[in-house]
Amino acid sequence: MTYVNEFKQALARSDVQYGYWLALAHPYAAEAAAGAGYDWLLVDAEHAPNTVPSVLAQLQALAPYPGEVVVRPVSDDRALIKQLLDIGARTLLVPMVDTSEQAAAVVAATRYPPAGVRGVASALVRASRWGSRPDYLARAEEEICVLVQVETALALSNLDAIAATDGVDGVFVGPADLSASLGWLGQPNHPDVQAAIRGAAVRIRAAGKAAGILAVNEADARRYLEWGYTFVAVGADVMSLTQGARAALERFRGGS
Ligand SMILES: O=C(O)C(=O)C[C@H](O)[C@@H](O)CO
Repeated sequence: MTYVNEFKQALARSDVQYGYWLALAHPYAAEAAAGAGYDWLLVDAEHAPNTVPSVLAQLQALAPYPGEVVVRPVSDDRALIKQLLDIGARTLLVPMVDTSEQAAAVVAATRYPPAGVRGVASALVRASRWGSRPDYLARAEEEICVLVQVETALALSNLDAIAATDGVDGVFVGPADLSASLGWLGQPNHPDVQAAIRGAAVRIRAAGKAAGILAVNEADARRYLEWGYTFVAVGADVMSLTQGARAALERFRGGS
């Protein structure tokens, strides 16, 4: 098994990486989605009912499949980041990062001393395959990919410093939360929000980092790709399920 984080390398090359959001919080559903061939699969432990054990089960279910597993913790909590890295998550998308100081603390939580504050227990953890990878401690920083979410007005004002933070590999813009923070709750396509999203891509790319986003429909996804976003989630399991279920019934019952 290769331990090279090809997704992290692709982001550094500005290669477009198509993602899929996993919010059903179950390994069976995650594995069913994995066969589609996405470049990355987001295990959402912020807005989906995931726990460390359920994230582990999805990491194990997804391990045989191509595509990087990106885990989104509920917060930037340093102890939670330690647990997620120890169970084998190696690409994290950390929500609600508002300042460069917060971004630097997130990076530090992913790094062993002296560069960071991650606790060491490589003999006990899945990440090192319980010590069978003697190189894990030395290679962890290279293999781990740190993505942070900018999704408030404050974060937008600090975006250049956040993107410039050493160890941040990419910046993800959260349209739903950003629109709420900008005063347009539930209106991510409002012109003010769209202008902020467009400008954010320019600033993130100017810092030499990858820009990411979640698009809930094809038109949004194609527009964001044109604007320079390169890691773009173009679907979500919960949306595929609910929309597909409604569409199947309407084909027989009609648009009731
Ligand atoms: O703020 C956002 O948008 C995101 O961070 C993505 C959302 O969490 C996702 O659940 C879609 O609304």
